[in-house]
Amino acid sequence: MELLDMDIDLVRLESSLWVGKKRYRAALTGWHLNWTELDKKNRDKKTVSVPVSEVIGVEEGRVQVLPQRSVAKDTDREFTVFYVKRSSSGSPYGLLWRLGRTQFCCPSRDLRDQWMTQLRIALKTHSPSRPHRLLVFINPFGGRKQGRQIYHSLVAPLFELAGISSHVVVTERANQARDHILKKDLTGFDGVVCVGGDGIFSELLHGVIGRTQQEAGLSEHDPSVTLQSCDLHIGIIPAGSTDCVCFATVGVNDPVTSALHIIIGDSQPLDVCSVHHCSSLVRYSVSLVGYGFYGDVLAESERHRWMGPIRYDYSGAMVYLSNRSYAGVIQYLPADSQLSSPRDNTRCLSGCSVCSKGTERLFPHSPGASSLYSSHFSQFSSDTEGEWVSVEGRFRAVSLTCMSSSCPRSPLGLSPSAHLADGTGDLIIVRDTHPLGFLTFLHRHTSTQDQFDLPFVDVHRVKAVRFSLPTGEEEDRDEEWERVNDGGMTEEGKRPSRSGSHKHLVERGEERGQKDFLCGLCCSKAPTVSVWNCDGEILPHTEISCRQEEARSGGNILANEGAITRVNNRYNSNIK
Ligand SMILES: Nc1ncnc2c1ncn2[C@@H]1O[C@H](COP(=O)(O)OP(=O)(O)OP(=O)(O)O)[C@@H](O)[C@H]1O
Ligand SMILES: CCCCCCCCCCCCC/C=C/[C@@H](O)[C@H](CO)NC(C)=O
Ligand SMILES: [Ca+2]
Repeated sequence: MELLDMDIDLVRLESSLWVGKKRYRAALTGWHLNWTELDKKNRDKKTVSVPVSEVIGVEEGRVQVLPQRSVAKDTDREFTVFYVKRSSSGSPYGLLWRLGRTQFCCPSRDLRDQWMTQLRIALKTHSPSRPHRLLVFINPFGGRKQGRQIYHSLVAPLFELAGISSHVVVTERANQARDHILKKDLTGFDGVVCVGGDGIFSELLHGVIGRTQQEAGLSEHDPSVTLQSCDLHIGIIPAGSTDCVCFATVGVNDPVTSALHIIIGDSQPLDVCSVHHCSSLVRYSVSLVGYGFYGDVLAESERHRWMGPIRYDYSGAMVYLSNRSYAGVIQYLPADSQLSSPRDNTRCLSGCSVCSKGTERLFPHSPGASSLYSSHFSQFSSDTEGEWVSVEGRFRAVSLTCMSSSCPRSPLGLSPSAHLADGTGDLIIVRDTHPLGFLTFLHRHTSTQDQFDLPFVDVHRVKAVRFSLPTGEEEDRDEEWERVNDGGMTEEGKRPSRSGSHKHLVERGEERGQKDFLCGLCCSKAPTVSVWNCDGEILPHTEISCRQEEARSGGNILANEGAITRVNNRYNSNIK
């Protein structure tokens, strides 16, 4: 093994080059490009070393790409190398990546050509997982409505520099991106990218999973089916309001950082939770399935979408002041507590040992990345996996999160020690309590204080959860609600979860006995049911069952091309 490494690392090219007025000895080995400043006596000074896997592109002449492309007069002897540069001023939760650029001057044109050729060969050889062709969906209405501008000014120039060709679709309606992935020819695309928030990411997720099952002739609704793994990666350029999936995987919400991760082919498998109602699939979730507070905040915030991202803060305050709790019955299937716990104070990072162990346990005999899902149904229903636990009562909030769900509002997330790809989720039960207690719980999301260290809060690592209304309060008339809402994912032009005026929501609520909730903020009558927030979309049912579909570490589906070890190591070192 050592011999092989040495062999690969043999110097391919070494020469004396100039950077500005300083002389350097530059060397290209198999894995690295190094340049060392030389003093007047030819002694080594400072060395810069860039892994070939992090070189973004090489151009002839003195070139600049961001903020605008410009080429200085080419002297025939110059070339520019672009690479990933970690910014020292990044956020405490992850490093910002910037486009590094060094302009080299060679003694001759021949040598310049040799450098260009060798660097391009090295890039091809050592970056097999880089995408070449991407399908990009821009939601022009996400977040502060900057999606188009963000893509064209910050991302497209980087893709072009890296030799990635992209086909861009600016969406004109909700679910267009999902339908495009489900129905159109995707031959030749190495990945799909969304420019927007968690909602458009969710469209891509549903498109990619749905398409793969269609092609395999499998029904997503059939609970006995083992879902097929997908070949397409999903990249996220954050331009939404919460951008929780991006933040939880990369550590920062920054379009340039994400574009660079996408270019170099980073990928992070994610756990996916499927939500069912009466044995039919309603939606998939990767971050939050939340009832009570988080459902109410989402429903309220949809009425104030015009406010932009601040709508969540406003609605959060309004819902908090309405002081609600809801009756329900929660059942959950605990995960193996020997492997990990939501209170073990660990942080899941790329290469996480808990996620790797989970993979070995779930897929003991299969080395490749051929199948993402295990036989989820047998896990879900098996008696040998453990006993279902039941909790009945009144709750402020019931939240199931597959990942930490960290975001700028809550930098450590709803469950700071949750894992990205371990096949489990964390169930957070906040029982009814006095307003000050609940405020303390909410406030702790914004700090490093432990939000689970409160007497009315329980957290469990789980594989499946069911929620029902207490006897006598079961939901009814779901068929009609489904007819209106297309079972959660809406048809063209119909967007009940995002577009509803209050009147609109109340009318829908009346159809399913949710009137109490939907007019709860402006009417005096206390609501009896909340709604479920599923990754930022309102679910059309109250009684649901959720189960983890186990993502496989090293698999290549459902991957935000994001988190990598170094970003995450930095993140780690900042956590007590
Ligand atoms: N052209 C469009 N017109 C209307 N809605 C759209 C369009 N394109 C996408 N959508 C929908 O808009 C919703 C919100 O988009 P997105 O998630 O990108 O932004 P956001 O809600 O501001 O951010 P976040 O989800 O991170 O809070 C998504 O559910 C998506 O399906
Ligand atoms: C009284 C003020 C209340 C302040 C509440 C602070 C707590 C913030 C916690 C935010 C967690 C967000 C979890 C992410 C969920 C996403 O899936 C979803 C879609 O983007 N976003 C939301 C806001 O539902
Ligand atoms: Ca998980």
